[in-house]
Amino acid sequence: MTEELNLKQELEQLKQELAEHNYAYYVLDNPTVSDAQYDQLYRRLLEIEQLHPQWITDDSPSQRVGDQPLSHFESVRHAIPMYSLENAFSQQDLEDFQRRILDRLGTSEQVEYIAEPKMDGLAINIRYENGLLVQAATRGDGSVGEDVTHNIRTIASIPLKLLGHSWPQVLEIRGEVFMPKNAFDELNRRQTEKGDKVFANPRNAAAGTLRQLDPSVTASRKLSFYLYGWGEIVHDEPLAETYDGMLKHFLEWGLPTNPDSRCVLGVEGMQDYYNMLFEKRASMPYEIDGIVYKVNRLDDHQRLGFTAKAPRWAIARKFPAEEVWTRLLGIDVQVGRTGALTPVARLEPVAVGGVIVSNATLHNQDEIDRKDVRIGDTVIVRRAGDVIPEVVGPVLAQRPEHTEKFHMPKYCPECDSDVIKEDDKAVYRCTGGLFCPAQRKRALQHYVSRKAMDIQGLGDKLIDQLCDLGWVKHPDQIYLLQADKLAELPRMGEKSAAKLIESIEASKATTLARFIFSLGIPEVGEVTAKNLAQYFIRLGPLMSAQHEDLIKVDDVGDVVASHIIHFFRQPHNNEVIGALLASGIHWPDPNTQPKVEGSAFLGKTVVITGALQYGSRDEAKAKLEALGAKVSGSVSAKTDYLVAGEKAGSKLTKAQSLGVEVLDETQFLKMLGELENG
Ligand SMILES: NC(=O)c1ccc[n+]([C@@H]2O[C@H](COP(=O)([O-])OP(=O)(O)OC[C@H]3O[C@@H](n4cnc5c(N)ncnc54)[C@H](O)[C@@H]3O)[C@@H](O)[C@H]2O)c1
Ligand SMILES: [Zn+2]
Repeated sequence: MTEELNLKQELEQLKQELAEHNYAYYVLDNPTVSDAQYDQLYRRLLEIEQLHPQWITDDSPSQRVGDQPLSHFESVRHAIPMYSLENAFSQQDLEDFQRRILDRLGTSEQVEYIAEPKMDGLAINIRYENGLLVQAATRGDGSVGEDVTHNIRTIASIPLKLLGHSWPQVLEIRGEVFMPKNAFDELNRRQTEKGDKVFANPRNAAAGTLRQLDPSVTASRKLSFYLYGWGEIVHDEPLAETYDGMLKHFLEWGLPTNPDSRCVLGVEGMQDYYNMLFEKRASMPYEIDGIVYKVNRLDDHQRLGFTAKAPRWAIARKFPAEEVWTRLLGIDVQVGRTGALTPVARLEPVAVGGVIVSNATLHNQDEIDRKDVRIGDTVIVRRAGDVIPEVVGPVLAQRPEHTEKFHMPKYCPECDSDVIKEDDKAVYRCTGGLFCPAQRKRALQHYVSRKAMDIQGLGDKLIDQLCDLGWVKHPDQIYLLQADKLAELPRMGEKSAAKLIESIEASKATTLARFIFSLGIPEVGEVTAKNLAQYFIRLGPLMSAQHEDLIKVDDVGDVVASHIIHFFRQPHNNEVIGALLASGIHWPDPNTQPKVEGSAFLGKTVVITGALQYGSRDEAKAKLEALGAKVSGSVSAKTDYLVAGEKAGSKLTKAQSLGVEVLDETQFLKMLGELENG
């Protein structure tokens, strides 16, 4: 007995709760729970009412459609009530539906259905008298809706006058007004631009648009319409015997019917259509939340009739929700390979679009500010098709007290270095490039690359291995590697280990420009590194340079200067640099290089062409530049020397015709002082 009492209490509670949700959803266009939550409560209500039919009252949500419109529009009493639909969530629900139909019709023959996409918008009744559109009204509570004729007239696909001839004297058609996906994106883009509130989904946008007092606003927002039924029809004789046949008439009169409407046979046919449309869902130009199946024969409609709320000859098979609500438990900050910080929403796990989602990217601080999502909020999460899950926005009605706006951390969550915001972009970045674990692999790949420290034999795969083993965390640890340990690695013999150690050793002799470049300071490329080396001559002054010094350097603007300053301000970066120098990395010291003064190349313009035997052209170029030469790519009258390797072509011919002095490689090496004269 107490169990029954509890059940009765639960039912009363559900009725109350659902009534409140209906009001918020239908009247205010501002739901307080998600559809999935609503559907769950509603199913529980039906369950209890089925157990105790004597408890069903007229005011139960199971006996009513929508809600009383509260509005600035005139009320319209529908000539024939507008119903809702029964829902099916599984194949089993459809089998039950078919069984009930067969029982009622007293037959065991296959039933033919019309299957149609269930568009996600609002139901509208449009009345034509003698072929002219005279009135359009929303569904409202099913009996009384609101007059939205002025807005419906702005929808281009709805004829104001029917085409063809022999239309009924009175013809009411029913269908869905919806906002296509591209119109929705466009609308939200404009709303964002104007700083206005964005709409959570196309259904809300369609509802808000149709309830505009100013039809020019409605017209600017590109609503669409497909019909799926009819209301009052005054005509001498029946128009058709089937739903299908009715649609054909409507089409002839210029009314928009859904091109995806199909005839299917039995539960199997329903399932095939489901599979087909489910595949197609993401690529369709408008949102659908399921499929509606309707018995095709109209005399069967007569025999099956209606419940208090819905026809017995139709059912809506729902798709898994693409939009659900859940709690935002936290915002984690991830550091990417380039040091960029990305905020990621940590969510109470929730099923959306058929998968469980517990994380979703929030992109960046600007995005979080724009949406104003806060930790503790209930948020709307969307996952449409194969698109990655997205946090659409908060449900303000459910915001707890004392929430705070989110701010990016000041220090990197991985390495504690300073985080800077790049002025011109929405990007926040960790400045600990040499030390930060998140940036480790990329920093090492860059460090060893050909134009940086040029350590041959240390490829990406090997770097991955060394990092994963924890042998190398930052570049200075490359110089601690030992041949015998390396030799134990898979695909690495004693020989190649020894060779690797050799090239690591060899790379220690470098130039200041290469070293600066190898540090991987954001925005400091090869050319900027060279300019910095030429300007500062030594590393020390560069490391302590102020903004006003840095921007004197060619190619260095405010942004680059600020990256350089932040980089050298990080104690961790400096520790790594100290260790690198201690390991023996060196470059020619300008003070102990009298050669530069006396060099034949000082101040000369040199062009290099052809294949060199000893070292690459890049190396020759570096040597020349270290001696104060300018290395150019093309020969002109201003060229002082052409260094011609083997197979030199047009540049050699041109130099000869201009009388430019040509050096072969041996002569070149002698002038560099690398070969004994004579
Ligand atoms: N979140 C909330 O608080 C809240 C409150 C109330 C309702 N709801 C949602 O709304 C649903 C119930 O709303 P409803 O009564 O409008 O029913 P419904 O949306 O489940 O189905 C009926 C409606 O489907 C539409 N429809 C689209 N394509 C159709 C087609 N081809 N043929 C026939 N109809 C078609 C029509 O507008 C029709 O009125 C619930 O299941 C729930 O998801 C949510
Ligand atoms: Zn970091």
